[in-house]
Amino acid sequence: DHTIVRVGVYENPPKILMGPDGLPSGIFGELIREIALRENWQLQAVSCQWDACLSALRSGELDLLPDVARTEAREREMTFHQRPALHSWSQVFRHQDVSIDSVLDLEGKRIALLAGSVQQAYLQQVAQEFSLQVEWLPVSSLQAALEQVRDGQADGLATNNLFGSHHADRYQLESTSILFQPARLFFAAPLNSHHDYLQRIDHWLTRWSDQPDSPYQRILQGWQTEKPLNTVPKSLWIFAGILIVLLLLALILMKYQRREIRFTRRELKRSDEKLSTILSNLQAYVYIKDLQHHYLYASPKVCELFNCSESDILGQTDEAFFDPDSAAEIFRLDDQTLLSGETLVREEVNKLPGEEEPRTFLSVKVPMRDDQGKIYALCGLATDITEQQRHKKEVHQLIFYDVLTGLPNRRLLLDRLQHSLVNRHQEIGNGAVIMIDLDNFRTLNDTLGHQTGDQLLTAIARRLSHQIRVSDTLARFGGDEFMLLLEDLSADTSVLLNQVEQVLDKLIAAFEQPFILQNQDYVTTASFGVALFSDSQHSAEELIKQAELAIYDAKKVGRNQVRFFDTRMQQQAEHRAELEFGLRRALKENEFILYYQPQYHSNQQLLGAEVLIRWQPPDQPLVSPADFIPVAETTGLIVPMGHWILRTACKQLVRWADDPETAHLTLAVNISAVQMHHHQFVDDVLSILSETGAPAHRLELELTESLLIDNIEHTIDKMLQLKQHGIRFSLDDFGTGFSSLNMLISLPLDTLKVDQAFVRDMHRDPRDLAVARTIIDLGRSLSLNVIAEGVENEQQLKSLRMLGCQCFQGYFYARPMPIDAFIEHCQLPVPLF
Ligand SMILES: Nc1nc2c(ncn2[C@@H]2O[C@@H]3COP(=O)(O)O[C@H]4[C@@H](O)[C@H](n5cnc6c(=O)[nH]c(N)nc65)O[C@@H]4COP(=O)(O)O[C@H]3[C@H]2O)c(=O)[nH]1
Repeated sequence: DHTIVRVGVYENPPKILMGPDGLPSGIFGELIREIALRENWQLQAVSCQWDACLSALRSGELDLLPDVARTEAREREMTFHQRPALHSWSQVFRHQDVSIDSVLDLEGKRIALLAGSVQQAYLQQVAQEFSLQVEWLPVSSLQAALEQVRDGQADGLATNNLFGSHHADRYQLESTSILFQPARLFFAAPLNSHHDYLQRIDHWLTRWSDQPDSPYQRILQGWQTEKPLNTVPKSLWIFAGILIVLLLLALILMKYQRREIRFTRRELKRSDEKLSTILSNLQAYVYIKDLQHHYLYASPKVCELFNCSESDILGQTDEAFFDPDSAAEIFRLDDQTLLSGETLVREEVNKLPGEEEPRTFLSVKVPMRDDQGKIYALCGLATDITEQQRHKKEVHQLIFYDVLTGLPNRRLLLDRLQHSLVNRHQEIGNGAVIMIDLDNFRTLNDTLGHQTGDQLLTAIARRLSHQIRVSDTLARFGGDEFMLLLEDLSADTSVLLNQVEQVLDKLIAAFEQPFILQNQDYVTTASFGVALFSDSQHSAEELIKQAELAIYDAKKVGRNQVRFFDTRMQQQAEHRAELEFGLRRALKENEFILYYQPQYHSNQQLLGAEVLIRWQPPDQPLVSPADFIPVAETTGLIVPMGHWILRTACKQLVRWADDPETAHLTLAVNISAVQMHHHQFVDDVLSILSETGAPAHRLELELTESLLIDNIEHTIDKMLQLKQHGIRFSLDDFGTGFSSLNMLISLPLDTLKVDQAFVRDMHRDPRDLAVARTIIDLGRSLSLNVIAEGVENEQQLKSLRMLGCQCFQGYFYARPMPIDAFIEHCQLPVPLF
């Protein structure tokens, strides 16, 4: 009648182990045996691993399990007695070759512990809180844990202090300061059962605990624990307390430091990422080189430029990547930076092997210094500005150069001229501008087309460029005008003139050889207007204007002329400018008047009149056309003015057409060369005719000989178009110019006019008489009407009549007069001849 008590035994010496007799041994084992003896229990030792022991207890397969720490969780699963059988704490033991001093040293360590033990739960939580990466090695028995440490598979183990100390020597273990979970150890029974066993255990423990020679004390001493272990020594609690506080403080500090480190690391990582994002997106090349010019760093852009990886670049010098000249230059500039210790900003032009064109880099080189200020490397930042440079060049070219000829344009020449004028100095520093204007260029353009015109301009630009010094500037000013700036000429006027003349000779000579246009020789000439710096204290614009005035003067005389500017020209120019201003106003304000000068036939018939324009500025005397027509022609104002004259004359013809008395009258209208050459001339005349409804056959257009010189074919074409509508043509001042008989014959004329210059002196100068006779004969033989103008006296009239001239105009009959006077004049009897 023994009570059989099944006791779970697992290997955890010295607390519990299986005795050689198959009964529990160790502190708990012997204790229960002493109690069993007194309570008449028959112990049945059930060997199990710790986990299995717990499960067996829970399921009731065991009645008692020794060495169980009492926790809240366990109290819900099993039942305990009241007085602790043993006090113990957990501790981490390390292999003697491994360094573990604090919890933080567990990072990266392999720690063996009993699977499902309180140590495992506690340490894993601590590791998690401190974000420690610990490799836990759960084992089924503490023996296995010891073996793992011994065999080097684990760095340490966590167990109770008794077990660890017990095996320390044999397994080369050292205790660490990681002490935790002081525990009170009990016998546990399945939940809510065996209260009687537990109560008896409490009974004996209470009895024996205070007796120095009680079985309990003997057992403890027997297992070589120097101090009784039924209570934790006070000093241990204090020590453990201090240790825990210190540990906590250390942990807090460590945790804080770890957070700091983590934060710093994160920040570093972030800024590293930022930097690499910046560097990979930066359009600049960033590099670092050591003092021997070896690459220490190359940004992704540099790798792209060299077409290789960073590892291929590091350690190399520029010789590996640039052509030899470029590499040498880079070396020189790098050296300069390293030696001077100063930041260097330069535009570098470097060539990469295999590339045709060099690249331009805006390069910044900065010496890098260590803490002592010693230069140890060079950091470079280079931006490829090749494209920008090209654009800049293109824009510069567009702004300052003529697209067609590639010569500098007006703006650049003015710029250089201004510069030159500012920088004039004593010995040399004088200069000249020579304006070059092609003769008859418009004719070429009209006849052979603009493309051919462009070819000629290009060829001339090329030829002239060969005649000048490098320091001179030849510019195209627009159209067919070129301007040559000569600088650094002599301050001595006569030497200066000599120098300019030499240049002029060369320029004129450049036009002597024909140009080849459309496979044909083409000879052209130019007029030259020269303005000297020495003549002028004025601005660049004024100097240019002087050259223009000079050329204007040259053109007036004819082609192929050279004129130097003088002050008389200036005055004329100012006068002309005033006139131009006045004429513009006159056009707007209707200040022009038409005068009519009668023309008669020798059969006493009034033929009509020549219309002559007058300008009546307000409160000023009438201005003669001789004064303002040339200005109107050069300014182009003659075109709108000509429209007004033609329209007024046509309206007059319409008025006369209704009256049989006047219906036969014709009106001769002067047409200037500028009008005639205007591309809209024919259309304009025809539209005025249709707009006014004037009878075209009563209108005679008077052309001058000079008008015919330029582009005769074109003129003839226009005349023929107008003649188709009945308009008649007369040639004024024939014989004064250069027109040949050939030309005269080819013109579709109706009337020849004997110029008043011949009429004036024909009775005094036999040469004038001869010319008058020739013109009259010519007219007759070509079946043209001939009219003599400027007839002032009877003597002239008689002579002209004798030569066969039948029509007359001149002061002898009537001066030009306003329309009212003319109408009155028409009523008068026709004078006798
Ligand atoms: N000494 C002298 N002179 C006489 C005599 N009979 C007429 N005259 C003048 O001789 C000029 C004849 O005109 P022109 O040769 O076509 O020369 C004209 C013509 O070339 C131009 N002109 C005049 N009116 C016009 C016009 O409406 N259109 C154009 N394009 N030119 C005009 O101005 C020039 C001068 O015109 P005006 O001063 O009106 O001068 C006129 C006229 O007044 C005379 O017996 N003795």
